[in-house]
Amino acid sequence: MIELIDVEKSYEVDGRAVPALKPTRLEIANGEVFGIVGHSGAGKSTLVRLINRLEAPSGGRVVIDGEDVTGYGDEDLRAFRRKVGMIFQHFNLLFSKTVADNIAFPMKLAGIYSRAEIRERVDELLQRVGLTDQARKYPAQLSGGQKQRVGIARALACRPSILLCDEATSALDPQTTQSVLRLLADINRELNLTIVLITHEMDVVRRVCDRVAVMDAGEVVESGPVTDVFLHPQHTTSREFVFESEQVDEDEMQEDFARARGRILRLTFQGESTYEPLLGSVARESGVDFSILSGRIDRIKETPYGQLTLSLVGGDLNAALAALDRADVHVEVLR
Ligand SMILES: Nc1ncnc2c1ncn2[C@@H]1O[C@H](COP(=O)(O)OP(=O)(O)OP(=O)(O)O)[C@@H](O)[C@H]1O
Repeated sequence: MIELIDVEKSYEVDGRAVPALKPTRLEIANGEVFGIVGHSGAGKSTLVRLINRLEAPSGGRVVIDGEDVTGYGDEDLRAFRRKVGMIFQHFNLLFSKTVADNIAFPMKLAGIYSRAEIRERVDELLQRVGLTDQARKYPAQLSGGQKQRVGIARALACRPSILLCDEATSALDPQTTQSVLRLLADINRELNLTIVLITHEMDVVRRVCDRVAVMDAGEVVESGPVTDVFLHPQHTTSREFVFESEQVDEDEMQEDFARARGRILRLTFQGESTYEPLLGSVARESGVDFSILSGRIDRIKETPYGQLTLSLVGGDLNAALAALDRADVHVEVLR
């Protein structure tokens, strides 16, 4: 488990301590995919660099699997960092080395692996990320998605238990993003690797993360299971990220509401209820007429969900609400 206990960080700028991360408490369980979402400058990279101790905290403690790594000296840090792999937005590959040599690099640097061990591990990783055919190529000869696959293989070389991803898909097109996220999800499942993923896109969080922390101005303003934060965001910043990812224009939405008659409800379905033909029977039984103002069906990781905004007129509204409640539909009355 990763525990950040009242961890804070200030950077010294022109002789002054400028806070980048306010005291933060966070626990990330082994084997989960944890997203950290926030705008530029929110403190995401700082938080993640504190986990692998690329930065030393100004206060608080970083505890990994029960061990306090805050005060580690150089030698302990070197051993510890082998347990924490990292991938980056711009891949950070060595351009003068082949794909295979890039992957082998951290193992050679560690100085504790035999040549045969390195060769075997590199072959295994090339296969894992689907790049066996590209082993002798140089990074400049690869696509962005392939470069990130090399980055992932290199990060896994020393068999880490934690993988940190700093905007790992931000430089990739949507299709490549999807395939890299799928690879990360497979690796998480197969290796039970803990993944901490920084992003400024809620959509990335929705696809792969189990839990998420939303950051704003150096602090975590909301955190919890993605199903909660994504479907029922509480903080303004979280709401902005969700609206942005769903391409909802708040002004247009308010205009639609102004035109609609009656009560306005937002219904959220999760899991199998997403596919139930519920609305027709509720309308029939309660005599309520409804029109759909907006709606979508999608997935949060593997969980299907649906969200519908309806305006309702006539009939017995309370009976309709009771029927929706019985069917485990989450109802918010927006007007
Ligand atoms: N080495 C540093 N020296 C001084 N200030 C820094 C340093 N690194 C980060 N900061 C400042 O700390 C704050 C948080 O930066 P950080 O890089 O953690 O944010 P971020 O959310 O990761 O942003 P981005 O998405 O742009 O990388 C910013 O105001 C940034 O300017």
